[in-house]
Amino acid sequence: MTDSSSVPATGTDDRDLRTFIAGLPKAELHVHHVGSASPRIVSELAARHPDSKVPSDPEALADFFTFTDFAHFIDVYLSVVDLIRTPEDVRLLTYEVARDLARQQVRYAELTVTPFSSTRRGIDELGFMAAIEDARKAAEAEFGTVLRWCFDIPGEAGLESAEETARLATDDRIRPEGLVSFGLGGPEIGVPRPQFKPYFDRAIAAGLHSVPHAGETTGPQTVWDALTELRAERIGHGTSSAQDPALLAHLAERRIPLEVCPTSNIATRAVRTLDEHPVKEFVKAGVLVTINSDDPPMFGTDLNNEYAVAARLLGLDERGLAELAKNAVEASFLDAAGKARITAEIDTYTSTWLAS
Ligand SMILES: Nc1ncnc2c1ncn2[C@@H]1O[C@H](CCC(=O)c2cccc(C(=O)O)c2)[C@@H](O)[C@H]1O
Ligand SMILES: [Zn+2]
Repeated sequence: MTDSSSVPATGTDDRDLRTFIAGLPKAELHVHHVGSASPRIVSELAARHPDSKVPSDPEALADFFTFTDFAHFIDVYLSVVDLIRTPEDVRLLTYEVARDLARQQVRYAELTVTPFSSTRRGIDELGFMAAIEDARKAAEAEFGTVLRWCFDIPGEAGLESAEETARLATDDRIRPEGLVSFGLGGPEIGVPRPQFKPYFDRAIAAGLHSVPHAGETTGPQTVWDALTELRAERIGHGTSSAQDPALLAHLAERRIPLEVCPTSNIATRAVRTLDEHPVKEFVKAGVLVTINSDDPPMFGTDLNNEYAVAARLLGLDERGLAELAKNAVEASFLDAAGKARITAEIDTYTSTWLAS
C-alpha cells in the first residue's frame, strides 16, 4: 500500500492547503466502483465469504493491498470483485462509495463500473442495474452527490466481454438511467485498442461518451489508438503521452482531458516515484489535467490526498487547486446547468477562503 499522506505541499503550510482541499467542492471522473470499496466494506464482505482469499482483518487487508506490479494489482482487484455476489452487496457497496465521496465534498462523480465482471459471476443483470440505480438516487437525495456511470470493458477478458458490455450499455431495456460513458480497463499489454472499435462505435451511436484507459502501462501509441480508433473524448491516465511531444500538442490543441491518477501510477508501478510523474509535463504542454484517485482504498489514498499530491508536484496554491477542480467540472459529462452550479460553488468557496 502506498502511503503518500506525508506529502509536503508548496510554500503554503500543507495543513492549511489540506484544510482548503477538504472543503473544496470537487468532481471526480476516474474512480472505479469496486476499486473504491472502503476497507470497512471489503472487510464486511470478506467476513460474509470466508472462502475468499481477501482478509477480513483491516490490518491484514492493508498488506493485501500492496502490489508488486500491475498484474498483481489486477489479481487483487478481481479477488475483491469475487466478494460482490448479490444485488444487495452491489447496493451497499455503491451507497458507501457515494458516502465516502460526499465526505470529500465531491459534488459529482463518474464511477467506472464493470458489469461484465459481476454478471459473469452470476449476478442477475437487471438486479445489478437496479442496485446501482437505487444507490445513485439515494446518494443524490441524502448526500447531494450526483453520480453517473461509465461501463467499461475488462479488455483482457476479450471480445466476449466487449460484446456483453456493449449489450448491457446499449439495450434500452437494461441500460441504467445514470449511464453516460463507455470505457476500457484492465491490462493494456497484449490488449491492443483497435479490436474494440466496433463496440465503441455501438456505444457512441447510443449516445455514450468514449473514455478508455490508455497509456497507463504501455506507450503513447495506445493513446493514439484510443483517440483515432475509439474516438476517446477523455483518456484514462495517458501517462506515457509525455514520451511523445506531438501527442501532447494534439491533446492540448484538441483540449482532450487526461484523467491523471498520481498515486495509482506509483502503486501499480506504472511510474517509479511521484517526483518522476509526468503531470508537470502535461501542464507545461497546456493539456487539460484532471486529478483523480482511481481505486483509492487499494492505493492508500483518497481524492483529497491526490489534490495535495498535485499541489506539491505542480506548486499550486488555493487558486491553482480551484482551477484543477474546475478542470474536472469542465471535462465532465454533467449538463451545463450542473457544471455552472458546481463551478460557482468552487469560486465562492475559494474567494471566501482567501478573504478569511
Ligand atoms: N488503474 C486501473 N487500470 C486499469 N483497470 C483498472 C484500474 N483500476 C481498476 N481497474 C479495473 O480493473 C478491472 C480489470 C478486470 C480484468 O482485467 C479482468 C481480466 C480477466 C477477466 C476479468 C473478469 O471479470 O472475469 C477481468 C477493469 O474492470 C477495470 O475497470
Ligand atoms: Zn482506472
